[in-house]
Amino acid sequence: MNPEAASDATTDPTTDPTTDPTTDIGQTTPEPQPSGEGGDTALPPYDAIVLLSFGGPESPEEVMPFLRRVTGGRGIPDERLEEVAHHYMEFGGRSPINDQCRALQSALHDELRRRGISTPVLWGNRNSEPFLTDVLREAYDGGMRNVVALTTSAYSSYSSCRQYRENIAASLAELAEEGKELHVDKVRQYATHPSFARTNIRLITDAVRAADQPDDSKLRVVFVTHSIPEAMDDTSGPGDGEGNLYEHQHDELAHVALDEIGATLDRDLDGALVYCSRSGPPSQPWLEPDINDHLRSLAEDGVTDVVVAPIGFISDHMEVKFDLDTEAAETAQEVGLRMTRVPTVGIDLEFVSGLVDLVEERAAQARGEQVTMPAWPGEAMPPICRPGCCPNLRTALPAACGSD
Ligand SMILES: CC1=C(CCC(=O)O)c2cc3nc(cc4[nH]c(cc5[nH]c(cc1n2)c(C)c5CCC(=O)O)c(CCC(=O)O)c4C)C(CCC(=O)O)=C3C
Ligand SMILES: [Fe+2]
Repeated sequence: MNPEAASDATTDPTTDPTTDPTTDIGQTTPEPQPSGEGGDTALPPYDAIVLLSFGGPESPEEVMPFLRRVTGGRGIPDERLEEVAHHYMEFGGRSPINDQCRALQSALHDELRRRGISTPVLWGNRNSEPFLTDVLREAYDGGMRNVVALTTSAYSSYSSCRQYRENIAASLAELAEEGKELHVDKVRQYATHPSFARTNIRLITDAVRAADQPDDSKLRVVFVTHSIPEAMDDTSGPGDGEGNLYEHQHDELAHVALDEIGATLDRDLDGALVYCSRSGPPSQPWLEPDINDHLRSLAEDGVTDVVVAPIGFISDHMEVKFDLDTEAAETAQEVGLRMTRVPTVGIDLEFVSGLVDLVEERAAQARGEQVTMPAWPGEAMPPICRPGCCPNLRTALPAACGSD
């Protein structure tokens, strides 16, 4: 059987009873498995899992080369680059993102071993060492031929999905020129996987409780994510839909989060989805409102407490440390708002366990097995991206892990 054709045969998530979202909220500790430590089961057909991330500088000398690599040919104004370089310099030239990837790599390793699976977890980046190409070359030299990639971006858009698929295709092409042929599959985008929603909702619920503002009209939940150009959002999604999937996935998560938190705490909470980290020329429209503008208008409306939930990010990297914990926190203080920042899902056990479920799901699909794809809120994203989804609006480049 052709495993690629079979792996598209998945259960319709809209009619599948296993997508029922209403159970298990707050369950954080996975059931202990009899297999315990060690692990002697493989994860066929895969020889390795590669955690694929954005990358970041680890010293002041690495900051400018990193930024040039990120923005190469993308029309980001020099002033914006200088400004972002300053953000990194304020943190000693070291982004926290690589350490967070090391921690996630290790947490994934632990969860796999707990399930008795011995498959190694590698880690490679798009914009800094360890570069994906080098990691895949090392994997090949170590005898590995079939790898599954798991990215650190949950949502659907060019920047958070297809661009990684282009990176994989470029690495595979480079290695093929060296005579090293590998196959790479990718775990589906997981913004709509229940473990991602449930972990976020539990963390936000805890933060609302801790904010200790019993007056519903004085507290707001501020959901925040990375802004992207409107044109990128307009074209985000599988290509057969209406676009705007990036914004829509965030909106849906924000809505179910408000409902669930309200039900858990018996409150009637209000909130909004806002954006941070805009770049690009001012003439180009990006998703709005900016979090800082939003905080100012909340203060004018008599709100006293904000719970800032960074649902767009999976770890406390620079966008969170600078744009939220530094800049937005300053704005909040300036306008007299008490601000609580919710932790990102990071290496929370429930989240990590969900990622390993997704890796196991992808392996089963690659073996041609029928699997259900749990999804909440919304629909499961396809494990093999469809032609033209989340397009590159600049240059058409080859992308791996798709049917195009
Ligand atoms: C959707 C999205 C995510 C996904 C959310 C996620 O995966 O978490 C993400 C993640 C990240 N973005 C990051 C850093 C940067 N992003 C930039 C620029 C841009 N991001 C964009 C979008 C996204 N970016 C876009 C449309 C641009 C414009 C230029 C372009 O089209 O490429 C620039 C250039 C300077 C600037 O203009 O800011 C930098 C330095 C880091 C590393 C942080 C660290 O070092 O800790 C991470 C994880
Ligand atoms: Fe970014």
